[in-house]
Amino acid sequence: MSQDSRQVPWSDSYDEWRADAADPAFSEWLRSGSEPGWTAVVTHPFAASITRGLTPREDMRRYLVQDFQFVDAFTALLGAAVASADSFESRVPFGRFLGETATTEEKTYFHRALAALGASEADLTAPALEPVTVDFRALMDEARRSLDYPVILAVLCVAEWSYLGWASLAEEPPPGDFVHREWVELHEGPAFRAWVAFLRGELDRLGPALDARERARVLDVFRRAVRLELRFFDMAAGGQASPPAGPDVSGAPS
Ligand SMILES: Cc1ncc(CN)c(N)n1
Repeated sequence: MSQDSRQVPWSDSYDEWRADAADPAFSEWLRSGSEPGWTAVVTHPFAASITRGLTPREDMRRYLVQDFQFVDAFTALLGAAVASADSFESRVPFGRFLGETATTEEKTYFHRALAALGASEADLTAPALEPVTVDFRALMDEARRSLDYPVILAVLCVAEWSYLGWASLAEEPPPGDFVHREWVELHEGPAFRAWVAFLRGELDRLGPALDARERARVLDVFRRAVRLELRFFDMAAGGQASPPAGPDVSGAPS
């Protein structure tokens, strides 16, 4: 995937930006307005180590224990997307993906992977939350409570599109250990690509009709989610923060 498919300078006016952009999609405006943080997420060394099957067991366990708590709030957010989408056709993919997340990721992968990594029952049910997990859950809860469909889409789109970004950089052969291999497979392949295309398509459909204030709100949420993805991988890698990702993704509400 090209990380920068347009050459024109980014502008905080979507209308100004799209007039010259090679890809004028609203989702591309959000993504490119979240650089350099976006690229730092999809090329993060922790994600790369998963694709190569090289993540130390302890790091993978810490990551998945925290991510299981992420997935809980994420699943609730999918429910809010079902509730807030503006048509039946749009609700259905959320319902389908919600079912898959609840039955595939939650029921099988996390339980098998965490058992293989020696996690305890308490790690699954009541772990101590890392600060970034608390903050990410808070953003998802804020979006869920807003029942503002474009805002909900912004958070879901960052989570899924950025994961497709790093997973699609995986090279052959796949990791031998299922803990690494299946985590890559869950975020790659035709079905996951179609899901990300749907999320982007919804933002692309709705974004142009939003007024400037609403677009700025969606952009702010998108950037905050990118910043949290970066912090999440930093946490997983043992707390080593990535170099500052620039003013675009400071995490501060703008
Ligand atoms: C932190 C995080 N971001 C995104 C994903 C992809 N569902 C995830 N599992 N965890």
